[in-house]
Amino acid sequence: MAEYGTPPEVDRVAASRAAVAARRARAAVKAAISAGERNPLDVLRVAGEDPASVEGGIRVTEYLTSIPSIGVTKMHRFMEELGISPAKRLGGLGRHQRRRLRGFLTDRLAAQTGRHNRLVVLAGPTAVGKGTVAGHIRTHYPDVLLSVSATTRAPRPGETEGVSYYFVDDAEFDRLIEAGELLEWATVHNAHRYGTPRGPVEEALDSGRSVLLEIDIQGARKVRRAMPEASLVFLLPPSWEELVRRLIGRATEDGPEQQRRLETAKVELAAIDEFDFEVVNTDVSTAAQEVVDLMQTRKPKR
Ligand SMILES: Nc1ncnc2c1ncn2[C@@H]1O[C@H](COP(=O)(O)OP(=O)(O)OP(=O)(O)O)[C@@H](O)[C@H]1O
Ligand SMILES: Nc1nc2c(ncn2[C@@H]2O[C@H](COP(=O)(O)O)[C@@H](O)[C@H]2O)c(=O)[nH]1
Repeated sequence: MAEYGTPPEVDRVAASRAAVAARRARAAVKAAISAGERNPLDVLRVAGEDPASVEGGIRVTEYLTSIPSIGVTKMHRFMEELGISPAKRLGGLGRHQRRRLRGFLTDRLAAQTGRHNRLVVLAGPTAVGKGTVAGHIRTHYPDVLLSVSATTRAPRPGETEGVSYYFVDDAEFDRLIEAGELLEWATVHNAHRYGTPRGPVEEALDSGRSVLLEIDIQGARKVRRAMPEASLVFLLPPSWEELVRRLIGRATEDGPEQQRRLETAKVELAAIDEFDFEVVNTDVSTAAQEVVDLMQTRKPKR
């Protein structure tokens, strides 16, 4: 029996219909961005997750000009500043290009709307109360994503996997580093490794949610390099004596470890000038409120 394949002209018609449908779908997304019905950061997130999606097929040039207040001249300037070729589609952006574009738009949109949903890093010396303040924010401000870190240290009594930390062994931590799955990582107090999983942070920021990282000072510096749009908040104790009281009162470290942490704390306190904001943790709920308020505050130019 003869084989009957689809005639080439039928293939061509189907392909051209599909191309028309894809063009219309892309035009609809662009129109929704211009009308303010779709958040441009959300479109960028979808394109990153699925480069073959309608969003992924939109050219970066068209994407930018569909954002109100970005005309053709500005668009060309931004493309040059961001180092993105005009031929690129959203789905074809590399990780660094997407991150630069997202950071740029986050700041621009925040400046226009007055809303500064952003990445806030909370750091400060040992026992100042970072974990306590961050825990208060998790409970009382559910709109803010509190990033859950991975660590090689063992769980303490009362700590829960996936809530306090992701407790992993050295081999798994090495794998996370190799796979580029950590936004930053550091060996803290010369003991264990801690790192911020990149995926949940980027997803939350792309969908317009504010994110809080409670990490050490080395990590804060690394976040500043990776995401310059982040605000760095330094949590201070009311006094050195109170810091020592909190560390000893917590009773989670033995004497030598307490001593080691206090030595590190002196070095860490000297890093305060590298931070955008300072919050004194005298009262937990007041300090938490101040940190959340900073998510809506334009950070000072450095
Ligand atoms: N405002 C506050 N007033 C009094 N005690 C506080 C206050 N904030 C935190 N504490 C207490 O201080 C101790 C240290 O707090 P916490 O463990 O949150 O510090 P940390 O900065 O996360 O420490 P580390 O970096 O070592 O993990 C805890 O016992 C906590 O209950
Ligand atoms: N650089 C990072 N530091 C982190 C991260 N998660 C927590 N930390 C810091 O580690 C110390 C010790 O924490 P503990 O729970 O063992 O007392 C503390 O200063 C945290 O801020 C992270 O992902 N990256």
